[in-house]
Amino acid sequence: MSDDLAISGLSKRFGTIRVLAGLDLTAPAGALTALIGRSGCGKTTVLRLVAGFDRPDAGTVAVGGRDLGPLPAHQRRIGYVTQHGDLFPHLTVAGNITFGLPWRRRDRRTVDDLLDLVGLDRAHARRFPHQLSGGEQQRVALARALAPAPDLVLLDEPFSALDADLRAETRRAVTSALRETGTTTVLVTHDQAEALSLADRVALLRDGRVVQAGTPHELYRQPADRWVAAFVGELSSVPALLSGDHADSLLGRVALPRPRHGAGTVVVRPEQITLDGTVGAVVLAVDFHGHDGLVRLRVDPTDGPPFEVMARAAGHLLPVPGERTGLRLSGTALDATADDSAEVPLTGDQLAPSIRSVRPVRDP
Ligand SMILES: Nc1ncnc2c1ncn2[C@@H]1O[C@H](COP(=O)(O)OP(=O)(O)OP(=O)(O)O)[C@@H](O)[C@H]1O
Repeated sequence: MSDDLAISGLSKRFGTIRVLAGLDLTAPAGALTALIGRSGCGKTTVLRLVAGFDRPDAGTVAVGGRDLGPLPAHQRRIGYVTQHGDLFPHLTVAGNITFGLPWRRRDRRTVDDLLDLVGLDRAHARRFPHQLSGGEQQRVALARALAPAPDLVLLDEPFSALDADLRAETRRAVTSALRETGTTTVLVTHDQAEALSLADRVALLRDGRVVQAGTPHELYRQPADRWVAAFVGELSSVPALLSGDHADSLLGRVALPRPRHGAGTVVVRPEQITLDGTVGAVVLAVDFHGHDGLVRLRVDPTDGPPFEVMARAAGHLLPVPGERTGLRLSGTALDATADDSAEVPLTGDQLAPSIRSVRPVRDP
């Protein structure tokens, strides 16, 4: 089992651009932490500062309590895998894997063990990088990174250059090798779904800092704010009457994460809106993903303005644009906002007329 990574107050400017502004992040020992954020927010910069390829303007990086600041990159005991693997083209797989090892460890057994670990046939040892698929090259790159038993592995978008088939298979092989060795890992990815499905913890960068770090479930279901909520998934806002621990929306009742009162809106995920309800809506567009799909719908309440929502449905049950369907909302809202956001409970006449009676539109 390797050690934890602790980053504290990390700051970095490139000319006039301030990329990191006192970033704090802990990556627990033996776990896979995904670093996500908008393009250009500084994810790769964090990895490069941790690896020692660049110097921070301020802040500290420690692994297992050991301050890496004074150490050059080659003494940090960190493995780094890039988007394209960057294998040495003139060396065989065996040569690549054992490149950074002392001579006494550059043997057949070491190579075989590492190929086994990343799920590659031992016969690949004699091949050159151009004789491997992109996914195989990434596995060799990981084997090379793991060969010296580093304290920490940094993965910078290692799957993004692979096509869908190879990506799934390579992800499985790479994460299983990392788990088997118990290596502390930080994965940079621009793919939120990849982060949520692979990582033990996810850290989201914004404005040079970590805006939220937690389990994938925490980021998805208990986002720190509306921006985080929208970054890790789709959202829908539904008009509702907020009544303490629950809200009666036009599509049905939901629980509230924090007590709220008054007329307002609840914010929910698309999978909380199912197409098996009684509230009439018109399908505007369908985004087909194979196994499931996102459906954009318009609801026309009898006593309020129309509004749009997103629902998720199984791929084989998707409606077509123009179709009428019935909606139902359930579960717990991510968030709720009262129109008058003062936290004074509102009752009766104080409520907006459009919501005073929460009357869903039913199809005849
Ligand atoms: N060596 C450099 N010199 C000048 N600017 C740089 C340098 N390296 C990075 N930057 C800038 O710093 C910002 C952050 O870059 P970085 O590559 O860390 O972002 P990122 O989140 O990894 O982006 P992406 O998701 O697009 O790969 C960008 O605006 C980039 O142009």
